[in-house]
Amino acid sequence: MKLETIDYKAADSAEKFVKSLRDTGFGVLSNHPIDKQLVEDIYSEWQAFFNTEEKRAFLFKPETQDGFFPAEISETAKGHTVKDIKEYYHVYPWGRIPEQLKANILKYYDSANSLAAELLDWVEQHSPQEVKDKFSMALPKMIEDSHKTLLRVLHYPPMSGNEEVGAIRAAAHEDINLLTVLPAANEPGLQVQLKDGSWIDVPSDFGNIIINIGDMLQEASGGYFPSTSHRVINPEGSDMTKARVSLPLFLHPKPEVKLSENYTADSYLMERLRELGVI
Ligand SMILES: O=C(O)CCC(=O)C(=O)O
Ligand SMILES: [Fe+2]
Repeated sequence: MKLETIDYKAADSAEKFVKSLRDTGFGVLSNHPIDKQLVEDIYSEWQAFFNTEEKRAFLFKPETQDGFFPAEISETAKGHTVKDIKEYYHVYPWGRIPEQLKANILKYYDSANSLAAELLDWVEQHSPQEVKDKFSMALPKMIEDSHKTLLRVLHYPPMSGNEEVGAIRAAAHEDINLLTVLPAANEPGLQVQLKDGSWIDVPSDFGNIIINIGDMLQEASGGYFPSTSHRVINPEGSDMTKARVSLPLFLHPKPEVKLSENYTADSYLMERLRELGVI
């Protein structure tokens, strides 16, 4: 099995996209409205930023979670004991952003957020009535004017050869949020787990946009939409000397949005962050 790339502009794109999400938790779109040159510029200017010590002046604040997360403290995925080999920067429009990087990253944040609202509408339109009935409000409305939606700029450094045994760039995990929108990274490595437990590559052709379901949409849809495990594997051979930059936008509803009988978006997020030990 492989993930099919869907042409965003095709007449049946919405239907095909939602079927792919339902079957695999992932959907891959080509021919979409995100500006590829903008993404390329962001990859190179943030790569340069991660290569300087300036990043340390933007060390994240535990209370607000914006800023730079160095490799020494960056995530250990739920259920794992070895840290991922990555560092990253959390961008929120209200948060601290290095001045020279502001214009492009905020432009990207807005355009990815608009596309995401449209894709959430596709999901809603192609959900069976009994699933639609579970949503406490229209899905695009859940993220409208949300201050919680997070753009993470990830930097996976070249492999040094001294990595901890068993460490990979991003260990298998599920995303916490509603939906994640991710332009194909500048290097391959992203994989998704199928229902039979096997791992397949997510097509990483530059210019594709990759969308995946997070746990909040799984919760809100009563499990109809699966939040599937994914990971980023280490490069081999000559690719070991290459860094990888990627740019997931994690869509988070407004805190007060009711997700299910058991959770609001806020109570769900707090439970997960406590489990991860980051609050
Ligand atoms: O770097 C990638 O391609 C994916 C990153 C990811 O899955 C995450 O940060 O949740
Ligand atoms: Fe993820």
